[in-house]
Amino acid sequence: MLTALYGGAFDPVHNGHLAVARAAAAALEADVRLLPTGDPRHRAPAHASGPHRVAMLRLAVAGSQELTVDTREIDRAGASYSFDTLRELRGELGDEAPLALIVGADALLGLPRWHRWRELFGLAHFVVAERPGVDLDAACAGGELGDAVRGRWLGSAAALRAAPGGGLLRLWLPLQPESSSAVRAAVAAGASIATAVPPAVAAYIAQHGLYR
Ligand SMILES: Nc1ncnc2c1ncn2[C@@H]1O[C@H](COP(=O)(O)OP(=O)(O)OP(=O)(O)O)[C@@H](O)[C@H]1O
Ligand SMILES: O=C(O)c1ccc[n+]([C@@H]2O[C@H](COP(=O)([O-])O)[C@@H](O)[C@H]2O)c1
Repeated sequence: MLTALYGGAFDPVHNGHLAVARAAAAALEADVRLLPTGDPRHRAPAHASGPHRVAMLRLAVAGSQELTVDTREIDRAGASYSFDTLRELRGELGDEAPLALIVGADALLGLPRWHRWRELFGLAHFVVAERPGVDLDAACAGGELGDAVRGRWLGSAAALRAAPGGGLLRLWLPLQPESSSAVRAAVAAGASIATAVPPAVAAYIAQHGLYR
């Protein structure tokens, strides 16, 4: 069984995240673990606390067989480096089990700034979802990222499952317009977020007065 980790701030989780996670679960026949960051060093701290973000994720995946929430980066002290998380998972799953990290195209573009980024290909595959405003092909055509990903693109989920890591796979789904920053801005402006997040998440945000 392929294990797929989908990391992010999830501040809050939105329908775009869920569409990507569900598409990955279906296309890869994988268990997808949504992994909220605890202490990210690459961006400002999240607006909502770890426990609030975990609670919203749990509401969002309630009733789903294939999506779960992995709180290890919230529970762990210190920086939330993907390298450490993937190495820990590798220790749990063994060297041969296929393991993938799901990222949006904007996150893949920032990969050369990640901690020990070149070593990540030795630990897992990358599964990449397109995102509005990001030209993935252009970004992967040259530079450090282009050099690193050249020759790694795989054509199928079966090819991904056949190796423990080191490949990249494009995840095909319609472009998802949502972003957490737009959700936060809408809440702060008193606008509706009903089309951007699941009803239970919207209710949680209102009940706890988040993002005002
Ligand atoms: N609409 C989307 N389509 C595709 N990928 C997405 C989308 N929203 C988020 N992602 C991806 O999900 C992961 C986690 O994203 P994150 O939790 O930072 O959400 P965000 O919407 O980008 O937040 P913010 O607006 O605060 O930057 C990243 O890999 C990101 O690229
Ligand atoms: O390990 C790193 O240095 C690193 C740097 C940037 C992003 N990441 C991971 O990438 C995932 C998406 O993060 P973000 O902020 O780009 O949405 C999340 O799991 C982060 O922990 C990881």
